[in-house]
Amino acid sequence: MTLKIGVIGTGAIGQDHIRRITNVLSGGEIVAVTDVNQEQAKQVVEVEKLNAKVYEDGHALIQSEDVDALIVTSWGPTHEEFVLAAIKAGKPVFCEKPLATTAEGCKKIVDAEMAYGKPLVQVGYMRRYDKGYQALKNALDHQKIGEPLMVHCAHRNPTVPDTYIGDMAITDTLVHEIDVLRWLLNDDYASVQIVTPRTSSLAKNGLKDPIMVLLETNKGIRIDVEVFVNCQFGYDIQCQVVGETGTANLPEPSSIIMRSEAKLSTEILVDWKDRFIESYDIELQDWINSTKKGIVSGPTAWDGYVVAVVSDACVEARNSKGIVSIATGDIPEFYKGNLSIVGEV
Ligand SMILES: NC(=O)C1=CN([C@@H]2O[C@H](COP(=O)(O)OP(=O)(O)OC[C@H]3O[C@@H](n4cnc5c(N)ncnc54)[C@H](O)[C@@H]3O)[C@@H](O)[C@H]2O)C=CC1
Ligand SMILES: O=C1[C@H](O)[C@H](O)[C@@H](O)[C@H](O)[C@H]1O
Repeated sequence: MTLKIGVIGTGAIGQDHIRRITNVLSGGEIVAVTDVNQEQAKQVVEVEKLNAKVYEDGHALIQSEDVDALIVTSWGPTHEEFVLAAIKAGKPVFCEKPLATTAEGCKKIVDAEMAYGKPLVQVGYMRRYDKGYQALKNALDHQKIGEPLMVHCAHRNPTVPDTYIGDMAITDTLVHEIDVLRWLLNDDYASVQIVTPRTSSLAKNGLKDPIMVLLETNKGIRIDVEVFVNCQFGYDIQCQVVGETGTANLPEPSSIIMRSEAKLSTEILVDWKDRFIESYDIELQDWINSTKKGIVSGPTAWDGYVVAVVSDACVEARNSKGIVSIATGDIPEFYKGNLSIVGEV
C-alpha cells in the first residue's frame, strides 16, 4: 500500500522532501500540497510532475480523505496548530523542527497525543539518522573511549537570510545539537550558560554572532557548542567527544583531495541540504515505513518538548548572562520504549 502524503509548506525543505519522496524513496506518494504562497505550491506540483491537489490551507489538507499522513514544513510558529489538527484528525504527522516555538506549545502536543492514545507525531531531528553520528554513538555505546567526559561542537552556517533574527541561533539552529547530543550521550541536561565572544563585523540582522553555549548534563558531562551563523567559509558541523581513554570525532563529509596550482585542497559544503542529504533520505524513508506499520520510530513529540524546554533555558541564560538550571521531567510511560532505529533515549 502506498502512503498518501500531504505537505504543508512548499518552501526550501518542503520542496526537498517532495523531491526525495517522489524521486528517491519508496512507499509514499505526494497527493496534496498547500502553501500560503499558492502560486509556489502550484509551481511545485508542475515542476515535480505530481499527481497532487493544491489545497487552500493546511486545515483543509489535513481534513482531506485523500491524505493518509502529513508533513509539516511551514514556518516554525505555524507547526503547533497543524500538529494539533493532525492529532485531532488521527493522522500521522512528520513535523520539521521545531515541534512548536515554546515548551508550552510542545506540551500541548504531548498531552493531545497521549490523550489520543496512539503515537502519531515524529519531529524532524534528522541528525540521529546521520551515519556519522550513528558511528559516534556506536563507539560510545561500546565504551571505545571509556565514559564521555566532555563534548566540543561547532554549528557554522556560511550566512543566514534576512528573516533570521533574534534568538534563532538558539531556537532554529542550536536545537539540532540539543537533540542529537542527548541521544548520543543517553543523558539529559542539568544547566546552561551562554557566553558571547567578540561579535563578527560580518554579523547580520543585528545578531550577536557567534555565541558559545556551555551545557552540563545530569551525568556531569560538559558540552561547549559554538554557534556561528555568518562564518562565511561554509556549512561546517563539528562534534568531538572526549572520553576517559580517548577522543572520537564526527567524520567530515567525504570529499576528494586536490593537488593543483601548488595547493593541497578539499571542498567544504555550503548548504545544509547537501551536508545531510543522506540523513534526510534515511529519516523520511524510515518515517514512511514506520507510518505504514502504525508506529513512530524516530524523535517523538516528547523529544520535541525536551528540546523546547532546553531551548527556552538557553534563551533565558543568554538574556540573564547567568547559569540557568534545566529540569525536563521524567519521560511519560507513553513515550518509553521508543524502539527507534536510532536508539532509545
Ligand atoms: N531539519 C532541518 O535540517 C531543517 C529544518 N527546517 C525547518 O523547516 C521549516 C521550514 O523551513 P524552510 O523550508 O527553510 O523555510 P521556507 O521559508 O523556505 O519555507 C516555508 C514555507 O512555509 C510556507 N508557510 C508559512 N506559513 C504557512 C501556513 N500557515 N500554511 C502554509 N504554508 C505556510 C511559506 O510560504 C514558505 O513557502 C522551519 O521550521 C525550519 O526550522 C529548515 C531547514 C532545515
Ligand atoms: O535546520 C536548519 C538547518 O539544518 C541548519 O543546520 C541550521 O543551521 C539552520 O539554521 C536551520 O534552519
